[in-house]
Amino acid sequence: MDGEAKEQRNPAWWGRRAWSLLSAVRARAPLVQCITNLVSMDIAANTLLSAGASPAMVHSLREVPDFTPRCDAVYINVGTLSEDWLPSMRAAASAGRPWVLDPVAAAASGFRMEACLELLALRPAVVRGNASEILALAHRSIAASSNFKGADSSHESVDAVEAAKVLSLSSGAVIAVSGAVDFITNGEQVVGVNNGVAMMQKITATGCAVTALIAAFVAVEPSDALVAAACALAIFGLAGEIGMESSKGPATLRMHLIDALYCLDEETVTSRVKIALQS
Ligand SMILES: Nc1ncnc2c1ncn2[C@@H]1O[C@H](COP(=O)(O)OP(=O)(O)O)[C@@H](O)[C@H]1O
Ligand SMILES: Cc1ncsc1CCOP(=O)(O)O
Ligand SMILES: [Mg+2]
Repeated sequence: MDGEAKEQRNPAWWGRRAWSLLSAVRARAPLVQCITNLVSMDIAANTLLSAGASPAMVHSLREVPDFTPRCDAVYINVGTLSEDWLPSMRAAASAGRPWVLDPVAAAASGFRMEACLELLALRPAVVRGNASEILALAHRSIAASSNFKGADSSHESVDAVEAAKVLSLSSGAVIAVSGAVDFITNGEQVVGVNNGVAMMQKITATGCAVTALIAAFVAVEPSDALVAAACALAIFGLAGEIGMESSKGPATLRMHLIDALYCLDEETVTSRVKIALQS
């Protein structure tokens, strides 16, 4: 990116991009095939629907040749990985559609780490994980830290930014590290997203849901996965902020976040999305 283009990417530019991509999802209703974990299916499908996309949880290897080529994007999540599902994931990732990987608990086992690395070699457009997952993938290691928390992060997102840049350069994927600040990198630029509320960590599978949303945004902006991922994270975080205004805890936040996502309007998005180029 040259200096002039960088200059133009001010907060107002990002707000307009986020609104334009959400509007494109609403207008085009991209079909997103989801091969995702059993915990996340409901919230991921509802997140996609409330954003305007069409989710389809299609897992059978025998359906991939007919179904996947007709999808606008594919979302693959290893959260409840089993040997039965890995061939479907490989096939769907190889079907020529833009696709996004969520490496849930990448360090949980050698089997899971190997599966994540194998999938990474199939060129996802975006990998979105929490800081512990991105650090594990970048180091290709399941070495358990003393505070390993499985699907939850035991690191801050800022601690994984350098690892994310290295992983992006080695894999060719845009890497998104979620957390209090979401960081998205293509190995050179790093973009920070400051939307969201901490209570989102207390709802299971919010990470999975936002990765599904990233897939929908990649479907409408396949040529700029960095922008698509940053805007999806900001939109989801903003829905969390608005949802939190009427919530008492995780269960009501889950409901109000989905309602807020459905109701987002141009004024709210352009004035409240907080995305900035970090470097
Ligand atoms: N401390 C926080 N403050 C604001 N938003 C957060 C915070 N932690 C996580 N989020 C948001 O919650 C969503 C899920 O992120 P995260 O909890 O990191 O993923 P995972 O569920 O995969 O561990 C993301 O949209 C992220 O921006
Ligand atoms: C709890 C759990 N166990 C296996 S998958 C899963 C959901 C993880 O969701 P997220 O990565 O969004 O926290
Ligand atoms: Mg996760």
